[in-house]
Amino acid sequence: MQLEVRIERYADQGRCVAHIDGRVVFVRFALPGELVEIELDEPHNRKNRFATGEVVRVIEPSPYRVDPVWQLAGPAALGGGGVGGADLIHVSLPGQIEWKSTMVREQMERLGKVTLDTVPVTRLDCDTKTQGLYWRTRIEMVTNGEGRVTMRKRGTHVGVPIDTMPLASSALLEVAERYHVFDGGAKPNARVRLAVPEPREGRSIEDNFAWIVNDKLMAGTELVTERVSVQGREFTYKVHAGGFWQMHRMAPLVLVDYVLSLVQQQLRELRKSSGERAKNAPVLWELYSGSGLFTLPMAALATGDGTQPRIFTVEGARPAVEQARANAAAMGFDSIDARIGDVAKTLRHVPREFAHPQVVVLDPPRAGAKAEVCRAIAASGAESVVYVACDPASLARDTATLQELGYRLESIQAFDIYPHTHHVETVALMSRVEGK
Ligand SMILES: C[S@@+](CC[C@H](N)C(=O)[O-])C[C@H]1O[C@@H](n2cnc3c(N)ncnc32)[C@H](O)[C@@H]1O
Repeated sequence: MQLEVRIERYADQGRCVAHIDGRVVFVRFALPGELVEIELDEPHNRKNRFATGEVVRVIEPSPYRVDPVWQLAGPAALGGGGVGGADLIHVSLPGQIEWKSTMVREQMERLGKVTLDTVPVTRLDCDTKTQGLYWRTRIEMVTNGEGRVTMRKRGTHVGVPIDTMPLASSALLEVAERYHVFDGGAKPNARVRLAVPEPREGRSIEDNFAWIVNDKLMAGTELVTERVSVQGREFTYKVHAGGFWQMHRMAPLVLVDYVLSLVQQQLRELRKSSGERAKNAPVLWELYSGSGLFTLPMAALATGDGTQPRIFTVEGARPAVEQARANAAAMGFDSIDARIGDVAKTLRHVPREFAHPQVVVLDPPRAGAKAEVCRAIAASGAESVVYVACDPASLARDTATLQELGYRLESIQAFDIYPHTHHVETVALMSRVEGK
C-alpha cells in the first residue's frame, strides 16, 4: 500500500516518524520536513499498533537529502540495492551530524531527564575527506552457493552479491584483494570475516590481519596488533581478531584521547581539592574494559606526584582479559588488577584497596550498565564517572539512575565514528554532587 505522508521528526534505528490517520509510522530513508510517498511493510492493518514503511518517492526533499555515495545501500525503490549496513546513506554528512546530535539530545531529555541546548558531535577529518567511506577495520559477511560474498537485502533473507564494501578501510580492501574475497576466493555458503588493523606511522600491513572462514583462520594471524598513539606515547595491543575492538580505523585514537583528557582533568581537580589525602596513588575503575583499550593509557597517566594510578578493571570475555593482562605486562604496567566476570557481580566484592575509586570509566554494551551497576558505582563514592556509550538511549537511562544516586551531568560529547549509519558514540562526564 502506498501513501503520501509528511515526515515529522527523527526516530531510532535510522527511521523518522510520520502519522497516518493518527497512527505512528516509522519510515526508513526519510528526513524531517519531507513530503514523501511510502510503501507500508506488512502487517499494516492491525489496530493500535505502529506501522513501518520505506520511502518510494520523494515529493518535497529535505536540504539534507543526497544521492547515496554507495548506491547498493540506498532504498530499492529509489534505484538502490536495498542492502543493510548504511541506513543514513540518503543523508548528507552535515545532515548526519544534525540527526545524531538531535537523537542524543532528545534521548537525554526524554529518558535521562536532562535538558541540553545542544549535543556537539565530532566528525573525524578523515571521514570528511573520504565522504564517510573507508573506515571499517572489521567486516563479517556470508557467501552464497557460488562463493560470492553477499549482504542481506533489508527485511528479507535474500543475499545480494557484492563486489566491494565501500565502508571498509583501504587496508582491509587491500587484503580482500590479496585473497580474492570479493571474486570467488571464499567457500560457498560460508561465514567470512576480515580484521585488518589500520597500519600506522608508515607501517605496512604485512601479516597483521586475519582472514577467517567459518571460524577457521585462512591467512594472517589470530592475534592482530593494534597501535594507539596518544599524548606522545604509543600503546600496543595484541587482540583477538574475532573479539571486540572499536571498528572505525581512527576511533581508538580519538576516544582514548578524549577519555584520557577527562580522567586527567578530574584527577587534577580532585588532587587540588583533597590536599593531604592526595598523597596516595589514585584509584580508578574501568568497567567493560575489553582488551584494555583505555586501561593501558590510564595506567600510564602522570598523576603529578610521582605515583601511578591503581586500576581495577572488569570485563566478561575471558580471552579479552587475558590479552589485556598480557598487553599490560608487555608494557611494564603492574598497577592493574584485571578481573574476568560480570560487572554487576564482580562489583559486589571489590578488594578493599580498590573499593573507593576517584574516577570510574565505563564502556558498556548497547544495553547499558543498568541500575545495579550504577548503584555499585555510587556506593563506591566515586567522584567522577566517565561513561562511553554506543547507545544513547541506554546512556540516558543510566544517566537518570546516576542522577537519582547523586550525580550530575557535567559534559557530553558525541563522535560520529560510524558514518552513514544511525550509530553514534557518546561520552558523558558526571560528577558527584557535594553532600550527596
Ligand atoms: C563496548 S565494548 C567496550 C570494550 C572496550 N572498552 C573497548 O573499547 O575496546 C563492551 C565490552 O563489555 C563486555 N561486556 C558485556 N556485558 C558485560 C557484563 N555484563 N559484564 C562484563 N563485561 C561485559 C563485552 O565483552 C565488551 O568487551
